[in-house]
Amino acid sequence: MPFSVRQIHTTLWLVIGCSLVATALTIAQMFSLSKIVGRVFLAHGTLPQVMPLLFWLLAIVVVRALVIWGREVLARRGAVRVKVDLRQRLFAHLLRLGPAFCQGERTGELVATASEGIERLDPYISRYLPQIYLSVLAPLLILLFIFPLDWSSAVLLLITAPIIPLLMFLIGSYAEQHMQRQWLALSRMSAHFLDVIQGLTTIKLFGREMAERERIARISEGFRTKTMQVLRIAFLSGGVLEFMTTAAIGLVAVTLGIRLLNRGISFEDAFLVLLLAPEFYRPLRDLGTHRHAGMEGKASAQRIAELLETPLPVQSSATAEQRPEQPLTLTLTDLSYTYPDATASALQDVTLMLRPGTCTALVGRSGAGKSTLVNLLLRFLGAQGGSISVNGLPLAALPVEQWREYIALVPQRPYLFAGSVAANIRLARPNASFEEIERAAEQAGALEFIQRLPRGFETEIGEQGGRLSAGQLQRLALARAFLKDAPLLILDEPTSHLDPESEALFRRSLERLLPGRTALIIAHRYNTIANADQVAVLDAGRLVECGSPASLLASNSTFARLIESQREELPIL
Ligand SMILES: Nc1ncnc2c1ncn2[C@@H]1O[C@H](COP(=O)(O)OP(=O)(O)OP(=O)(O)O)[C@@H](O)[C@H]1O
Repeated sequence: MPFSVRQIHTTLWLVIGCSLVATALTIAQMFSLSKIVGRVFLAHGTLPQVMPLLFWLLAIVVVRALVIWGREVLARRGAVRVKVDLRQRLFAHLLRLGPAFCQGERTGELVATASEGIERLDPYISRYLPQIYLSVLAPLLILLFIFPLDWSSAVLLLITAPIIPLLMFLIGSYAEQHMQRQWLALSRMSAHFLDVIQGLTTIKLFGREMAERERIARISEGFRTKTMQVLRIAFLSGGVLEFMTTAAIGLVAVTLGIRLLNRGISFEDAFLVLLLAPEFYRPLRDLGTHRHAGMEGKASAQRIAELLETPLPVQSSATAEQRPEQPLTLTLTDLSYTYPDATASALQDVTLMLRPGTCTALVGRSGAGKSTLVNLLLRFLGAQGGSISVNGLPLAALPVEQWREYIALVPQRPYLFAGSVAANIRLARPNASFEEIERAAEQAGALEFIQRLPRGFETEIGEQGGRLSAGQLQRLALARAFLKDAPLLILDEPTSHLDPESEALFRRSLERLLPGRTALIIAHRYNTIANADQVAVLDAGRLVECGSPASLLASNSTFARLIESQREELPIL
């Protein structure tokens, strides 16, 4: 496993250490007990005679209880620490993988892995892993004690012991496949629930409730069947294990009884061996008990490791010797990108220049490659062919985080997190003062509506800004861009969901933001395109035209035909 290895090792060895001390104390406890029973029943000892032994026994019981308590505390603390660390690493890695990866995955499956999957590691780390070692070390310790006492019983224990792990291995390898399937079914079910919740409006509008209910029932039934299969195997292995250990202890007891009758062993020794026999098998039995939870944890650990090992699209290890000065000139040369598993290139040999103080409109039909180009600029994807340079410096040489400081992004649907309006704007610059946030809101034309909210800037807004209109959301996104004051501005058709009035308001604010910056706007509407300095037209991943809106419209260009087809579809344009 590539994660938290040091913490897992520390927890593991502490728990193993405590458990071995507890085993040694168990031996001492059984030893005292056999002595007391021998003295009372065979030597007819009185209470004062056995009193010191009784005190010893009491002391051992108390110390053993304390050691076991300490072991539990250490195990739980260790597991919690690993879980917290792992959750942070997973979250950080998903952040580095970026939206291009997360959108490709099913969000529900990722959520299930990051929550339930990590929780399942708790019994795996705190119980199952130490138990693997203990199932060998603890019986060996007991055996070392029994050997000088009664070697024939020790040999008997030694011969019967391997049968239990052998059986467990045989049942376990069969169970493991079922566990993997059960985990997959659970992840699918979570992913489906999330899909349904996110698409509730669509489902209701198309009257698909019944069909969805049946689908969920089908998926849940699949999960139930797989869980029952796993439980059946777990019960079967538990039963077999119980039977085998009872039979083995019975065998030791019978041989001891026969030898006791033949005076081949003293009562105290025979009694002590009999007391220790269940303790000898206990670690192996415990391994069987924890195996179910352990395998569940192993299945999740494999998925978590897979996610953590997913290579980053853009390595951020680059160290820049020079930082580009503002303003920025971006040069895209023969830029190409093909998605994994895709047959055609999403972008091919795109050469384009974005100059400071100008606005470039990126135009093209759906699937032409606009978002891919933006993702390459944002470095959520790494170019496979060609290059991007900033003021002559190769973009790849700049650390990703440093490069993103140069960019302000206004997406089509800005994401607002649960929190206050001020906190949502401050996201663009965490150390901004309240006055700066207020000024950014004013520049973005958002101040008026924010002041009308019940608690102004302190008003809590729901996830995705549920309580705000599309126009208000866009103005908050613009306020973030004003606050960030970045030299490169990327907008993804910011006015596509706005009514004409909100669009006009947004456009006026945007005009205040553009001067002096290098801007790229993914544009569908003619109104947005008409104000751009240059239009870059993409078609099936290739840059087919580039020029001013007026010159492209005047010629018989793809752009002119695109705009014409829009006019037919949308008479408003
Ligand atoms: N994660 C992905 N995996 C595989 N193929 C993808 C992925 N994302 C996009 N594509 C494909 O790459 C091509 C370009 O997609 P892209 O999203 O860049 O187009 P677009 O012009 O932004 O489209 P739209 O205007 O609909 O957003 C399309 O053929 C699309 O199907």
